[in-house]
Amino acid sequence: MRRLIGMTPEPSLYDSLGGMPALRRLSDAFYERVLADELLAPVFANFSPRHVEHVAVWLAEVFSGPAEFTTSLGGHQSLLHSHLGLGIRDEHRQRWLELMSAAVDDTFPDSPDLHAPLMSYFDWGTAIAQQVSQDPVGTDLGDPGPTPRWGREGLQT
Ligand code: HEM
Repeated sequence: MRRLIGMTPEPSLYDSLGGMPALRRLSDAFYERVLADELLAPVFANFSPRHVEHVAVWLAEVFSGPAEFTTSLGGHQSLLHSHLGLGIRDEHRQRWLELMSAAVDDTFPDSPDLHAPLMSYFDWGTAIAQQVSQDPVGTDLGDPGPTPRWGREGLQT
């Protein structure tokens, strides 16, 4: 449910963060750390620079910006398929979250109030990525439904 300030709906996380340029900065800051990390770098052995942009586009949609990941990049099902076969372990997920938390702090130093809603999304999303990653490449995941939307109060229906 949307909380109202007076008569004005609270802006989306996408708008509060600063839109695509800000999400690109976050994605950049995060992957710079990932590729320098001895635990995670091998998991991202097939990393391509497009990955940085695709993650920014995905996050934009999740945080109620443009739905471009759905219209141009294969949507929710494609996102899940990208994680098949990766065999993500607890320690990978934990490190992923640590590096993202540092990237969020660096990218949004003036918005400490946004740290908790962002990290609660990443906590939720990494658990799904880890679960899916145990299935082999090519697994039929069925229809996962639309791209999830995340706001200050968590998962939105
Ligand atoms: C909220 C959590 C996550 C989000 C939003 C996310 C987002 C994405 C996206 C959008 C892609 C597709 C990139 C493309 O099309 O080029 C992707 C691929 C991938 N993700 Fe994630 N991911 C999450 C969690 C994780 C975790 C926990 C790991 C491992 C520790 C991981 C490892 C990977 C790898 C290895 C790929 C393929 C990279 C490549 O070959 O370029 N992801 N992820």
